[in-house]
Amino acid sequence: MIEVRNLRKSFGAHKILEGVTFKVESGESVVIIGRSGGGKSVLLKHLIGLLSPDSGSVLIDSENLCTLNERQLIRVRSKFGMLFQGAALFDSLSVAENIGFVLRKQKGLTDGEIRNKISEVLEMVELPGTENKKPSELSGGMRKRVGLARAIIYKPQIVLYDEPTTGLDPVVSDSIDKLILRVRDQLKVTTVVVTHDMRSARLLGQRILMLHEGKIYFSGTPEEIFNSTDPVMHRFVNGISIPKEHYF
Ligand SMILES: Nc1ncnc2c1ncn2[C@@H]1O[C@H](COP(=O)(O)OP(=O)(O)OP(=O)(O)O)[C@@H](O)[C@H]1O
Repeated sequence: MIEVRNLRKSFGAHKILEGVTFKVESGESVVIIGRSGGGKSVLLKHLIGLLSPDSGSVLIDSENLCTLNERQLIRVRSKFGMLFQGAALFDSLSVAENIGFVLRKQKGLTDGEIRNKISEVLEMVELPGTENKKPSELSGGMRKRVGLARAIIYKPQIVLYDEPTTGLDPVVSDSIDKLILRVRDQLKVTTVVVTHDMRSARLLGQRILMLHEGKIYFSGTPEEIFNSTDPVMHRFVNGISIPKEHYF
């Protein structure tokens, strides 16, 4: 479903991705871990064509994003739902408007059909009846759920999550993780999660990829990652900070 080949990206002299290669199969859930500032969000943005690489390629369903024009890119992007860091809701819009504004552009849907779709996804994220609330009235965990509802209303084939549990307490994080699993299983979506929350990574990843020094340094099942004796992996999963000089 997703194939990344030798992806390289720099911003000025700052090399972020230095030859990233991996595949995600259809229906698989993959977690990308790595230190803060290591390029995880930059990598996610390449998957959806929001950033273009200096070299290398991203293939979605065998289509190379780098060769597509803007209209073709929009078609490929419609396969994706994305939950951004901080949920990225519009504060002046209600929950229903935040979730439904993209649907309004779709021809052929009546107001009643849009309302039904919105209430269906709000049920799915366990926020029924919150259509008329404003994001400012919601807790951090609820805002994430609204962001997730917006990400899945199109019935995407792939959902990307950028730090879905950052800033949430462990109980709320746990409920968001369970929701991500439910969405994966019910909608049969391919799932890619970027996180530095190791508890989430263990729960969500059928496979975990470690992005380190601009490359996929390690790839394995949660068990392989957590039992690894590799010193970089061991220090990362146990939350021991690695001296910066190790990276550059
Ligand atoms: N558009 C941009 N222009 C210049 N530099 C950028 C841009 N986007 C990201 N960067 C830089 O790329 C580096 C990697 O950022 P990125 O957000 O991908 O890290 P991350 O691994 O997701 O970190 P975190 O876990 O803290 O979110 C950072 O140094 C960031 O400042």
